Amino acid sequence: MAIGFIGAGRMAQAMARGFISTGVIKAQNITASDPDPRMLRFLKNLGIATTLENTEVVDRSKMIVIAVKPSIVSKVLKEVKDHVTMDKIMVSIVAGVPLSILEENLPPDTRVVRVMSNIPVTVQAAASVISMGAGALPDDSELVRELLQCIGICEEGSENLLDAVTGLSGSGPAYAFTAIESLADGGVKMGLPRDLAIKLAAQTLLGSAKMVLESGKHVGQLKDEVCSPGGTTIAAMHTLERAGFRASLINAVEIGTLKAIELGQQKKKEAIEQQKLEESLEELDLEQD
Ligand SMILES: NC(=O)C1=CN([C@@H]2O[C@H](COP(=O)(O)OP(=O)(O)OC[C@H]3O[C@@H](n4cnc5c(N)ncnc54)[C@H](O)[C@@H]3O)[C@@H](O)[C@H]2O)C=CC1
Ligand SMILES: O=C(O)[C@@H]1CCC=N1
Repeated sequence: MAIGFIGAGRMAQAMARGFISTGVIKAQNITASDPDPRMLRFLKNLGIATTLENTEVVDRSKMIVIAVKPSIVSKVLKEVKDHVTMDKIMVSIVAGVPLSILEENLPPDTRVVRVMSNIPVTVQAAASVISMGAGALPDDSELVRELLQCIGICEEGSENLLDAVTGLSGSGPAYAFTAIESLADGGVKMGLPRDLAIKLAAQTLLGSAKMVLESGKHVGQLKDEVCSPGGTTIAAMHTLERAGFRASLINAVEIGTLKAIELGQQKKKEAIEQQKLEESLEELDLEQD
């Protein structure tokens, strides 16, 4: 299947590389566009067709991934709208931008899928959740899920979950990287060489995450099994609890979610203002006629 990326930044590069390295899509079946030729260079080196024209991506692809920043998504969709036909699936990975806004900027009944994924697509370990637009066909859900499952896990859910997904797993890698860096800092403070400390911290998060996903045990039980009575871990856990470790993470997910909601509301406000502007221009035209 021919896939296209509009916007060739970090997420598009990571997804394209994931599709190619898992063999699910061949490089010659991928096209990517970006106004910045430097962003296209990486994809070109993978054997992907690149262009400065977003419309060319739509023309050449059956599934088009919109991978631009939220601020320009409406402008980009308007630009390609006339090239979007019923045989194409438009997949947005843009944070915060609701299906309603994506659909308003595309022809009626366009097959639209909204996705929230995360940067571990780079290593085929993404956490993605998809939500189907009104015009999407039942097979589209299966197709997009199958594709995303090649580069990590993928669940389907209703759209009202996606902002919380953004606050948790979309932004979550940044929290995890900071946790790894901080654990390593602790190791360095206590005398470990930096490279060993980073390796141990990263492997500790990886191994713990694997146990949560594979053991079937409750996370609280897994934590309890590390805490020996009167031991080192429970002493360290007490310090974390006193410092508000859990509350900090809960707050981070809450704030990330609220920011995604704010982005969506901003987009809806902009769409209403744009519609009002177009209506007043039409009235003005009629008066002049
Ligand atoms: N970075 C992340 O961890 C995640 C990002 N996302 C979402 O993915 C989307 C892309 O994010 P990143 O890849 O991080 O951003 P990025 O800034 O790395 O990539 C965006 C690309 O769009 C290009 N661009 C700008 N104007 C354009 C236009 N008119 N037409 C086509 N391309 C244009 C830019 O040159 C840039 O290469 C965003 O909407 C973000 O919310 C979602 C989940 C995780
Ligand atoms: O920070 C952001 O807005 C994007 C969405 C999720 C991760 N990065």
